[in-house]
Amino acid sequence: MSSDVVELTNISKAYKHIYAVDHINMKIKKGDIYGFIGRNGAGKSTTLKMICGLVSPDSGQIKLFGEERNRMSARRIGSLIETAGLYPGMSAYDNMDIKATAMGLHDTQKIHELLKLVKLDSKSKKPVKKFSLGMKQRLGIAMALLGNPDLLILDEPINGLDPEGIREIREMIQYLNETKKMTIIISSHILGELSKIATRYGMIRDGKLIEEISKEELALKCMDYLSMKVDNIQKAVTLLETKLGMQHYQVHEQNELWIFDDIDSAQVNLILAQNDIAISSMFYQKQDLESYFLERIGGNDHVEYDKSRN
Ligand SMILES: Nc1ncnc2c1ncn2[C@@H]1O[C@H](COP(=O)(O)OP(=O)(O)OP(=O)(O)O)[C@@H](O)[C@H]1O
Repeated sequence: MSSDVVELTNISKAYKHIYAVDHINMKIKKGDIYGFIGRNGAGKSTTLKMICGLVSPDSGQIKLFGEERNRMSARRIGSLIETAGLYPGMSAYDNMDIKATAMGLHDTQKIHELLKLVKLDSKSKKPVKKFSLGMKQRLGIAMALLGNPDLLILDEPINGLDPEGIREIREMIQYLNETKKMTIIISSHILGELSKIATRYGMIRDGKLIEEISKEELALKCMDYLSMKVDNIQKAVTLLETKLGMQHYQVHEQNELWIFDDIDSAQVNLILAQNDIAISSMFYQKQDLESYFLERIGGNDHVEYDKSRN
């Protein structure tokens, strides 16, 4: 059976002949925390709404849990997209109770458990209109969790939150993923925060999915390394292994060697020259997460990246 929780094939949606989502193919695997990254207006919400069934695609195919999207598979999704649709005059518990009743659930214990999970007091009579933004977001997440979803979709859940509020949401996402084995899609333009929790990323720009990449692949791409081109790659590798203890490296086409070990380039130069190996180029390659993302999603307007949090 497929391990894909979501599979989008050639999905498109246009408004007034302009593509909000332009023929995208996307796969989200069981257990992923899928960081969906793009600038404002890139098409994140529209894509997520199509997965949830809130917007119908113009074309393409949506598979959920290995089968064509249907009422049963859609019920396995919990989502918080845009606002949570809260009743401002009512308490957290009453808001949960109304949604639970609408879903045909009659489990007061579950409501207490979920409110505890999101660190809200289920006995409090405080109306939601007096909640902070972080409290409202946490309540929205608790409501999304009411049906015990296998897939949780959160659209910009940390937008506008302070660092403490962001940390609480992050810890909750990690708990649900690790303990409850929930697959989670989280869209954001706050790159540094996403990079702390995402296990895979999808980058969207002008409605097109530019790239999907795993955390491990990204880490490799963003590693610093010494790149060089030599005329005898086999001999160079043997020498650098034996003389300088080189262990972490990759050999690429056209006699190109990438060294990830912390090795002094002057030493490399000396040893290769002493052994008659010609070096045609040598430089340090450095690409940080921020530039990697920004190169793909475009520009840096509306995209936050706080390096101190990395
Ligand atoms: N109901 C709609 N009617 C008309 N245009 C729409 C509608 N929904 C989205 N769009 C347009 O589609 C494009 C993608 O919007 P979408 O909300 O999916 O982007 P986004 O990446 O989620 O950005 P944001 O973070 O600003 O919500 C935008 O140009 C937007 O104006």
